[in-house]
Amino acid sequence: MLLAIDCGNTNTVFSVWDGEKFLCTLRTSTHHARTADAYFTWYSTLVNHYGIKADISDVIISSTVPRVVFNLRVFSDRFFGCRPLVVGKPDCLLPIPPRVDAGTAVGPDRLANAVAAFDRHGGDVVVVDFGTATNFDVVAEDGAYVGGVIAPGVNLSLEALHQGAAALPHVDISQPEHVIGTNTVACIQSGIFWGYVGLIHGITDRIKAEYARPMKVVGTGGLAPLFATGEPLFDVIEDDLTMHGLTVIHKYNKDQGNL
Ligand SMILES: Nc1ncnc2c1ncn2[C@@H]1O[C@H](COP(=O)(O)OP(=O)(O)O)[C@@H](O)[C@H]1O
Ligand SMILES: CC(C)(COP(=O)(O)O)[C@@H](O)C(=O)NCCC(=O)O
Ligand SMILES: [K+]
Repeated sequence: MLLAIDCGNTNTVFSVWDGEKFLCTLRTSTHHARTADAYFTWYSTLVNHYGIKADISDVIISSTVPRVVFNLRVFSDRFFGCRPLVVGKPDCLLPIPPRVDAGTAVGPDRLANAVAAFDRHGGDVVVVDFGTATNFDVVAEDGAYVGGVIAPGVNLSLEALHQGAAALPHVDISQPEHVIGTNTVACIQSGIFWGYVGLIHGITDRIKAEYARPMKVVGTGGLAPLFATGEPLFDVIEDDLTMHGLTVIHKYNKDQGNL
């Protein structure tokens, strides 16, 4: 069985697979100081709670936080007796290498998104991923990640507004009824919601114009459905895109005899 780990700057998600069969997904906040034992306590409690007989033989990790990888390696070794594949490291093969400026360490989440988008849709895709950052990942005709855009994430922007302006409260994101807010909270919600709708529209339009071929827009991340209400921003929303990419990369390494 495969344990796929997607560690973002905000949340860490574990997903357990029996071959092609998805068994469960577990989510916790990302902390670089969490130890291998702490991961296992959390993991085994939840897996037992769901009544899953997880017999993990393989682990694959994508981490946008380099410091967590050490403890996740110890976790894999100590509890499953395996050396994890770490996306972005030289010993993890990719179906197609990224085509970017020399020396660029592309985020492993973006590499996984590109692989998943190509597997499901073929090339000529832009992935819009709502994480800590809102990133746009461009996937070429042959499946290579060829660049993109990194914008501040929705919650990061809300938090920055609250931190930087003494009179502005912390606000949860939602679609406001009107563009013109008549109270402070409604004004902030409008700024963030319609601001991001404009950002997504503006950036995807410019990417399409520069790329100069028809492209599919795939939305992913927890907030994608919120922004899809009302305006046709995405051709499709796929919440599990990064995880799917990890399972495809793992299978590719197995098929290549790299595991
Ligand atoms: N459905 C949702 N509603 C509100 N906030 C969400 C939702 N899904 C994710 N978020 C928030 O979006 C931010 C990024 O989430 P996540 O995709 O887990 O980021 P990362 O992969 O960078 O860790 C976090 O602050 C998280 O709490
Ligand atoms: C853009 C990101 C910060 C997104 O990370 P996330 O929001 O998922 O935690 C991450 O992919 C990253 O650190 N990238 C490195 C630079 C690059 O991809 O070009
Ligand atoms: K992510």
